[in-house]
Amino acid sequence: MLVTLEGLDGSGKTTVREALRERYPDATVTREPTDDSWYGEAVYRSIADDDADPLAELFLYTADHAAHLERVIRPALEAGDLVISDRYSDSRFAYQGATLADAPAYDFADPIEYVVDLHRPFSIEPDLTIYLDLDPETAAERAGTTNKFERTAYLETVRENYERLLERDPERFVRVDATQSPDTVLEAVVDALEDARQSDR
Ligand SMILES: Nc1ncnc2c1ncn2[C@@H]1O[C@H](COP(=O)(O)OP(=O)(O)O)[C@@H](O)[C@H]1O
Ligand SMILES: Cc1cn([C@H]2C[C@H](O)[C@@H](COP(=O)(O)OP(=O)(O)O)O2)c(=O)[nH]c1=O
Repeated sequence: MLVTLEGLDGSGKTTVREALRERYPDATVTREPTDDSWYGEAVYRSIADDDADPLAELFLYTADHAAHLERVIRPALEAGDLVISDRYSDSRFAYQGATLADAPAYDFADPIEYVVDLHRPFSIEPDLTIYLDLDPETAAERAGTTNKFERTAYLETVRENYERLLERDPERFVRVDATQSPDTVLEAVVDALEDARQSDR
């Protein structure tokens, strides 16, 4: 079973991921961007470049995803593992959906649909996606961003995009209020995961 964690930067994904790693020691716990491949390194180089081309950046993230699927996710699913990924395709739909909408050089009628279509032929849909829902201001504060104002405005758009994704796929998503204490957030995440496991059996 494939479970993904999504949400804005600072929404608590790393905290939840590390707690789940302890709770499910046999699970394959992974993340995107990957932190153990040159594809992931290429993504981080692009993130560090303020002038990175948004379309090129989409393809870097997507290349990292393709390699991640083949190298980590597919083999673990085939072995029957519970796979938990901190960020996955929805991050591209929401974040690159936002950067491409704001890129004057490009003329995408609907950037989210474009990114969704790009994934369709090769990606694997998660069985469950947990969305850690947090307002952009708190998220930017928690993430300790340097340019908070700019970041908050961008995260507003990313959040709207996540809302669209939840609307189009209500069965797959479970929303968790990420303003709650870390323990309460974790409890809600584990409940959602256990429910999904029950119906997977
Ligand atoms: N439920 C929570 N309430 C308050 N602070 C939190 C909560 N979850 C995480 N944090 C803190 O917020 C910051 C960002 O959390 P983190 O798990 O790294 O988020 P992400 O991986 O989504 O960026 C960290 O300092 C973390 O300790
Ligand atoms: C996986 C992915 C991440 N990102 C962005 C979200 C983050 O701003 C940045 C790095 O991700 P990450 O290291 O997960 O950041 P955080 O732990 O703060 O949430 O990359 C995308 O824009 N698209 C993607 O497909």
